[in-house]
Amino acid sequence: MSKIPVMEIFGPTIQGEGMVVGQKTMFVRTAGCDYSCSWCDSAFTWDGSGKHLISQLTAEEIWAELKRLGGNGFSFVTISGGNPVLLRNLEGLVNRLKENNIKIGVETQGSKWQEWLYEVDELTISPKPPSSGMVTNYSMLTEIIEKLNSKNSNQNISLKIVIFSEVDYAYAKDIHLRYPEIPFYLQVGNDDISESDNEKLVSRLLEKYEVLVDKVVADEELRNVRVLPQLHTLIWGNKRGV
Ligand SMILES: C[S@@+](CC[C@H](N)C(=O)[O-])C[C@H]1O[C@@H](n2cnc3c(N)ncnc32)[C@H](O)[C@@H]1O
Ligand SMILES: Nc1nc2[nH]cc(C(=O)O)c2c(=O)[nH]1
Ligand code: SF4
Ligand SMILES: [Mg+2]
Repeated sequence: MSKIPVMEIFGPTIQGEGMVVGQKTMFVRTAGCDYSCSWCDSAFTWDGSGKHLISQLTAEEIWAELKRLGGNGFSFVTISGGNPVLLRNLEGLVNRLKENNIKIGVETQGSKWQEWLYEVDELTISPKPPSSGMVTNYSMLTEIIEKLNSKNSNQNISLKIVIFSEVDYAYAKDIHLRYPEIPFYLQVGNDDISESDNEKLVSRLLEKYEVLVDKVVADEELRNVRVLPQLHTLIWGNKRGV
């Protein structure tokens, strides 16, 4: 059976970000990314620093590890990375989860397509703003959204933009105006990803959250939008595997 490069499997925890924030979930974090965002909070998945942590696992082995960690206490699995959508063979894991009545969430930046995306229950697409140093491939992003929209299914999709600057805010607005029908989330950027003093980190992030909320509530062009912090960071700081 084909192998999937896995960085970490953890949970149960809560989904700390975006459209299903607060949802009890397990996480599978795959290794490897086609991007290298300047502020990536999971750079160990692609910058070589976590190389020794990568396991090549079959879908069956991932399912066994999820059951070992979570027992019968979960019904939702979130697949993140890195970019999990680099991996065609994640289809095997997706099918295994579906067979077991597990709902599936996926986090991706919208730079790649795989057929198994049709099977994801809650898909968060997070295009990257200018501060990341990455350049958005709008034709790919549009293709992904159009493909998913054209299949009528019970799937939910959303767009989530992380904000670090004014330029990012303008980018986010442009994305929302391009795809006005897609539920839209703004997320506070964490630019202190190596801070270990949680009190300091949390008070800074809450300040940034307030600034972003103030901006959005005063903005007539952003109406049907949601503004969120990374809830897991407010609870656990920059800790990994939570
Ligand atoms: C680590 S990424 C992995 C999935 C995929 N590569 C992506 O970027 O969507 C998971 C989520 O964390 C967000 N993220 C990464 N670094 C962040 C940071 N420093 N502050 C806030 N959100 C961040 C990303 O935008 C994405 O929505
Ligand atoms: N609790 C928790 N929620 C998350 N939402 C997105 C995450 C990610 O790194 O993709 C993440 C994560 O790492 N932990
Ligand atoms: S796309 Fe996601 S995982 Fe890849 S570098 Fe950017 S934030 Fe990190
Ligand atoms: Mg994260």
